[in-house]
Amino acid sequence: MFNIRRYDVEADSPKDTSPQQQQQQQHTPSLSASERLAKLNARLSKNKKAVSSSTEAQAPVHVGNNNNSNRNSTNDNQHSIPDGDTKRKSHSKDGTKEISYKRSREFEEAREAREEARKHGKKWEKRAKELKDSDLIPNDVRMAMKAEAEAAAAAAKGIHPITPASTITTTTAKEQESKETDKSDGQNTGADEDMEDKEHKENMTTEHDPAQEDDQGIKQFVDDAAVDAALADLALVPLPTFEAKEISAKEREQAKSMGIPDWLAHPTQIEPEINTPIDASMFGFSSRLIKQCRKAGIEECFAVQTAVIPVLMRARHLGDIRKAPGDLCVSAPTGSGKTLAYVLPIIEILSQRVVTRLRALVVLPTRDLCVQVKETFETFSKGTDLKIATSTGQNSFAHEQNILVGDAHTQQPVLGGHSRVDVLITTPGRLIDHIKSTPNFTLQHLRFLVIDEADRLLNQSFQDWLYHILNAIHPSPERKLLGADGSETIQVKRDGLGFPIHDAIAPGFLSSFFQLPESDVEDPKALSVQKLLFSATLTRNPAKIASLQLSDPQYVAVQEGGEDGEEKQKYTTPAGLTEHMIVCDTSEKPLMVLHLLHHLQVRSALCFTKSVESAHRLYKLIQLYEKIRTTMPAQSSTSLDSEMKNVKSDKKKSSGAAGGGEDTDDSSSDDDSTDSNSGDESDSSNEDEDESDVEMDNVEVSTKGVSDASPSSSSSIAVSNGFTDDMQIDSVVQQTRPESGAIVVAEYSSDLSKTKRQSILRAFNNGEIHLLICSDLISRGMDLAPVANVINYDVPVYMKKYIHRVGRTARAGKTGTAYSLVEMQEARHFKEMIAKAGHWEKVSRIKVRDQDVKDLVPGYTKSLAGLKDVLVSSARAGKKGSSHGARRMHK
Ligand SMILES: Nc1ncnc2c1ncn2[C@@H]1O[C@H](COP(=O)(O)OP(=O)(O)OP(=O)(O)O)[C@@H](O)[C@H]1O
Repeated sequence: MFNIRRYDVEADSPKDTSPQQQQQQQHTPSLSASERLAKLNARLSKNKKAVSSSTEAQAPVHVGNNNNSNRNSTNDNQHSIPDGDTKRKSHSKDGTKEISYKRSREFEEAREAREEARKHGKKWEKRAKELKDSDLIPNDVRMAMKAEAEAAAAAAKGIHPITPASTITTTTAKEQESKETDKSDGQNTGADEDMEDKEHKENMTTEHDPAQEDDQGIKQFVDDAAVDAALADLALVPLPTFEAKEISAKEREQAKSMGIPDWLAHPTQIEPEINTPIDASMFGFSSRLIKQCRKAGIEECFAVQTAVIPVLMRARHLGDIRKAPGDLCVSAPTGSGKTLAYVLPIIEILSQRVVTRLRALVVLPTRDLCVQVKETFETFSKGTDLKIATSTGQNSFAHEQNILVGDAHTQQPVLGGHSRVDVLITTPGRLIDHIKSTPNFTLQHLRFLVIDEADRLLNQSFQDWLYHILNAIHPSPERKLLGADGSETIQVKRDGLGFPIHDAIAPGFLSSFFQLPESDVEDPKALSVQKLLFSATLTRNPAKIASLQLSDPQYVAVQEGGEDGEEKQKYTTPAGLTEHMIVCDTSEKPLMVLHLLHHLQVRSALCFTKSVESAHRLYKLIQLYEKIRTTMPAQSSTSLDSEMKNVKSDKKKSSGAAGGGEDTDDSSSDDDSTDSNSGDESDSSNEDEDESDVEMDNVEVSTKGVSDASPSSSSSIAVSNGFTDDMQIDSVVQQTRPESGAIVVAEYSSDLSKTKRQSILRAFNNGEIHLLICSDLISRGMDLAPVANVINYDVPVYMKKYIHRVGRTARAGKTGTAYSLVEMQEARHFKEMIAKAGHWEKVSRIKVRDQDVKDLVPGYTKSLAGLKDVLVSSARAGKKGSSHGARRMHK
C-alpha cells in the first residue's frame, strides 16, 4: 500500500505543481455533490463560529477531497482540515456557552469575528475569481464556494451565515432565546444551559453525516437564493443541453433486432450551427490555450467541439484512480473540427502533468494524417512542455524506440512506466510493433486513447491491432514481468539486494507486474483510460463496436434534425457543399475533366481515382494535354467537328457502350453490375469492408484504361517535349508555369517518397497546383485548406467513401463543389447508393453535350495518342530508381 500511494503521488500529486494547478487539482470532482456539500456545511459552521467566537484562529478552508485522506496524504496535509468535525463540535458548543455567559466580551468578540469573516469572505471572493475560468471546478462546488463567501460576508455585517436549515432554525432560536433571557433576567439558568447543550449536540450529529445526505439533503443545505446569486455573480455558463434523438418505435425495434445497443441507437444530437466563444467558461481553457487558439484564428468552438470539450474537461482528474471516465463516440461531418475537439482538451488536461508518461495515444489510418495531427498538437501545445511524437514507420524502428523510451545501447533507457513522450500519434501497425518489441514501452498510464477515422480503423484487422491495444491498457493478473522469450517486458530499477523497485508503475498495474500481499483495504482501481472514437461516418456495426470494449459510452452526433426531429440523411455532409454528377461514357471521362478545368474553371481541385495506376495515367494525360494545348495553333470549327466525330466513333469501338455519346437518363442504364441487396439500415458489412489499406497500395502501371481509349496509338506524337522523364513535381510546376496559361497538374500517391509527398502538399497549399490527382490515400481526414473542388473521377462504390472524398472541400464552414463522373453502367448503383443515404436531392446533374467539349477534342486526341509512349518512358525511368521505383510495367 505504501508503494501504491507513493507512485500515485509521484505521478500526479500536486506537490510539485504550480499554485494554480494545485487549486485545479484540489477541486476536481472526485467527491459526490453531497459529500462536498457536507464539507461545505462543516466550513459554514466554522464561519458561524467566527461570529460567536474569535479566540481560535480559523484554519484555511478547503473544498476538497476528504475521502482521499487515506489514499493521498500529500493532498490532505496540504489542503484538508484534520479532524475538523470533532473540533468544530466541541468548539461550537463552547462558543455558545461564551455567548451565554460572557456577555461582557461579546462586543469585543463580535468585532474580531467580523474582521475574521471579512478576511475570509475576501479570500473566497478572490479564489472564486481566480478559479472562475476553470471548469475543472464543478458547478456545485462553485456554488458552495460562493455560498460560503456570502455567508462570511453576511457574518461580517452581523447577519448569520448560510447554514444547514436545521442549524439555522435551532441555533438562531437558541441565540435569540439566550439574548432574550439575558435581557430579561440578566443571567442564564443551569436548565437552559443543559437544553442548549442537548440541542447543539443534536444539531451536530445531524449536521455532518455525509453518508446520510442525498440530493434532498443538498437542497436543504443550500439557500436557493444564494445559489442563484452565486451563479449570476460567477457568470457561470451552464453546460449546453443537447437532446437525445427521438427514435420511432419501428427504428427502435430495428436497432434492437440488429443488436445495436441503446446508447448507440440514441445519439445525443447536436445541430451543426451551435458555436461557442473559445473563452467561454464551460470549456475551462487556460489563458495560454485561448491565446494559442486566437493566434490560429480560432475564436469560436464549432458544434462538435462545443459538445465534446466540456465532457472531456470534466470527466476525470489525472490522478483519480477510483472513477473510470466514460468513453465517447463522436460522429460529425467532414471538416467540422473533430480534431480540435480532442486535441484541445487533451493538451489542456495533460499540461497539468508533473512527470512525463505516455498518457495520450492517437491512432490514425495513414502516415499523412499522423503528420497532420502532430502539427495540430504542436501548434496548440506551445507554451507547455508536453512532448509529442509520431510513430509511423517512416523512420527506422530503432530511431522510434529511442524517441519513445531511449536507446538501450547508447544511453540509459527509461525504465518501468516512464516515457519520453506524453502524446504519441501512430498508425496501428507500427504501434503493435512497439507494444510487442520495445522494452519498457507501455500503455499503463494511458489517459486518452483516441481512435480517429474509427470506422476505417475498425475495418482494418491488420495484426489484430485492437486486441493488442486493449490488452496493453488493461491490467491483467496473467501479465508477466518476463516475456515469452524470458526478456523483461518492463525493466524496473532494483535495490541493492536485487528486489524490484516499483518505480513508475501505474497503481492499477502493480499487481500485474509484481506479487503484492493481498490487503483488505485495497480498493479496486478503475481503468484510467478514456476511449474516444471519431468519424464522419461512424459505424453502427454492433460487432465492431463491441470489439472496442467501451465502458459507460456516450454517442454524440452532429447532424441536422429533420422537420419531425428525425435525421434527414444517414450521413451529414457539410452545409457549404454543392454536389453534381455528370453521366458519361468511360472513355469520355478524361474529356470531362478537361471540360471542368477549361470551361467551368475548376481549380484548387482534388481528383480521386480508383487506384494509384489510374491516377498516374490521368495525370500524364492531362499534363500532356496542357503541353500540347499551349503550343498548338488554334483549329477551325470544321476540323474540330470532324475530330469530335472521330472521338465518338473511337469511343463506341473502345467502350462498346450503346446509345452514343449523349447523356442518357439514368433509367436507360441497364448494366447495373453492383450488388444492390448488400445493405440495410445499419452500415452493411460490405460497406465496412470498403477500403483497403491505402498505405499498402501495390503499385502497378498499366497502359489499359485511358490509353485503351486512344483512337490511334500508332499516331504517336513527338514526346521530345520534356515529359518523357520521370516527372518530379517541382519540375512540373516549373514547366507549366501559370503565366503560360497551362493548368498545373500533379499526382499524389503512396508511391511517392515522404519528402515528395510533403513538397506536393506544400505546393498545392500554396496554390501552385491547380489539380491534384490522387488515390484514396488522402480521401480521409486530410485537411488541405485550398480545396475548392473535388472530382470523383471514378465514383466510389460505397457511400462512406463518397462522403469522405467530397468532404475534402467545404470544410470549416467554407463552400465547395463536388463533381462525380458517373459511367453509364454505374448510374443506377450510384443513384441507389446516394438515395439510400437520404442524399439524392442534394446531387444535381450536369449535362455535357458534344458542342460543349468540341474545342477540347483535338488536343485530347493528340494527348491520347502520345500517352502510351509517355507511360512507357516514365515506367523505364521508374525502373532506373526514380520516385516511381515501385512501379512495374504491365502490358
Ligand atoms: N473552431 C474552429 N474555428 C475555425 N476553424 C476551425 C475550428 N475548428 C477546426 N477548424 C478548422 O477546420 C478545419 C477542419 O477541421 P478538422 O480537420 O478537425 O475536421 P474533421 O471534422 O476532423 O474532418 P474529417 O472528418 O475530414 O477528418 C481545419 O482546418 C481546422 O483548423
